[in-house]
Amino acid sequence: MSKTSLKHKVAIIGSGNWGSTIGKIVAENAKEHKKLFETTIVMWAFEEDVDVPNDPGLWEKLGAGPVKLSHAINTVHQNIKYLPGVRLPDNLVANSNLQDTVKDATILVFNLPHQFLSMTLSQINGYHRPYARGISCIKGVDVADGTVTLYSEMVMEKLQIYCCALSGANIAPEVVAEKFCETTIGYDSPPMDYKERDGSPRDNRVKVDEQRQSNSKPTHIKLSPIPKEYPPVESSLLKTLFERPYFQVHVVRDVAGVALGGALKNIIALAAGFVTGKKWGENTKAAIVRIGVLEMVEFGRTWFSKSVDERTFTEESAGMADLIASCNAGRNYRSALRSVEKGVPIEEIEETELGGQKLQGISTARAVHEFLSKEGKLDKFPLFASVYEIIENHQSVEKLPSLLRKDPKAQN
Ligand SMILES: NC(=O)c1ccc[n+]([C@@H]2O[C@H](COP(=O)([O-])OP(=O)(O)OC[C@H]3O[C@@H](n4cnc5c(N)ncnc54)[C@H](O)[C@@H]3O)[C@@H](O)[C@H]2O)c1
Ligand SMILES: O=P(O)(O)OC[C@H](O)CO
Repeated sequence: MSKTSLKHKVAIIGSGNWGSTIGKIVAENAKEHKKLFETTIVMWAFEEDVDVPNDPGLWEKLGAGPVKLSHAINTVHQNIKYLPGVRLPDNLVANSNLQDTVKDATILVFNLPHQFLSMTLSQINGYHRPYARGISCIKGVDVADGTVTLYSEMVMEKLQIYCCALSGANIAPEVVAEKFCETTIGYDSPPMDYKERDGSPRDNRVKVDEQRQSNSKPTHIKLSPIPKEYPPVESSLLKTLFERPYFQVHVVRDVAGVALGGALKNIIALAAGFVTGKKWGENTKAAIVRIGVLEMVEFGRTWFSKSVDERTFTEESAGMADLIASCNAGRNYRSALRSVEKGVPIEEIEETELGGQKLQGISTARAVHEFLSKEGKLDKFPLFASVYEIIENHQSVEKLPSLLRKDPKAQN
């Protein structure tokens, strides 16, 4: 391997519950792999005034009144709003200036609630390095003009950089407590950066929509090669950046499967929360999980058949394992359960009980419903359709079993 003289500078875009957890992981690895990565990891924090928890140690350093989130992170090395009680590494530095955070970065880790990505990318565009590479840890899908877009694709389209995906059974508080778990990286960049950089012609275009069945979107982006002074960005480098003894990384080529698994399981987790809230027991929840995984597979098979590997849904952490974790302990599950117990809309639980954290299942259920409706395929996805009907208050949770029965006559 040729010698490289520059190190990658990694920036984390987002500093919520998962953003801060991934920031910790990446900062730990940057410290251990000094030849590959700059030690300081900058994490963009959407600036807000946050209350200081009732803790004499924190009050001594921050005062008792509200403080800026980025100031708190950099002063006490703790995200006191989104990941309270966890000591973050000293080399993880919060920056409230988005353009400043990305300007020198060669690897951009996107980790914020999906509803904020599009706006955030618009603010980044033009300030990032054209040869930067992205990885999306975001769970959700976007639907606009009748087309479903993965967030890794949205990054590619808006910033004209390659972007892969990371997803798995990764409930942040458990990961940050360093309990053993696994994750999946979907990475399929063409081997362009280092193989043919001696000037010989090569096709370094990536087809944004090559993962889909139909070509309804603009097709190509032209990737800028990473200067040869940097270590090559390839799957082994990404594994080094994210793998910890407590966080095992498996890399596959199926970006769409990884991204879809993370998005669609949030709809299924809402249904699992509804049935637990009703105290219908484990058999019912198992039925929800079984039907849910089949709908995930069908979704991938129908609209992303050129790249989805169905084994991602059944064998990878980004598939079945994430579904199990999310349907037992995720925020979507817990909030749906609470909404049934309290008899209030799930948004009210999000607003009052999540301390500013955001649910991804509600907007994903709406986006997927819009897409299925436009495709005329709602009948093929009864679970996804039913969750939408329940959160929109068109159906009650009591109706869920009848909505899922195969015999249409039994649905009244
Ligand atoms: N938390 C988990 O256990 C977990 C695990 C795996 C994956 N994920 C996924 O990671 C992604 C990020 O989730 P999270 O848990 O870090 O977020 P979160 O639920 O903690 O949401 C809070 C974040 O939203 C940001 N925010 C609020 N308003 C904003 C605005 N107007 N613009 C930009 N940012 C704004 C806050 O600054 C904060 O960083 C999601 O897609 C989620 O599904 C979460
Ligand atoms: O808390 P949730 O429901 O957003 O799920 C968290 C993670 O995605 C679980 O892997």
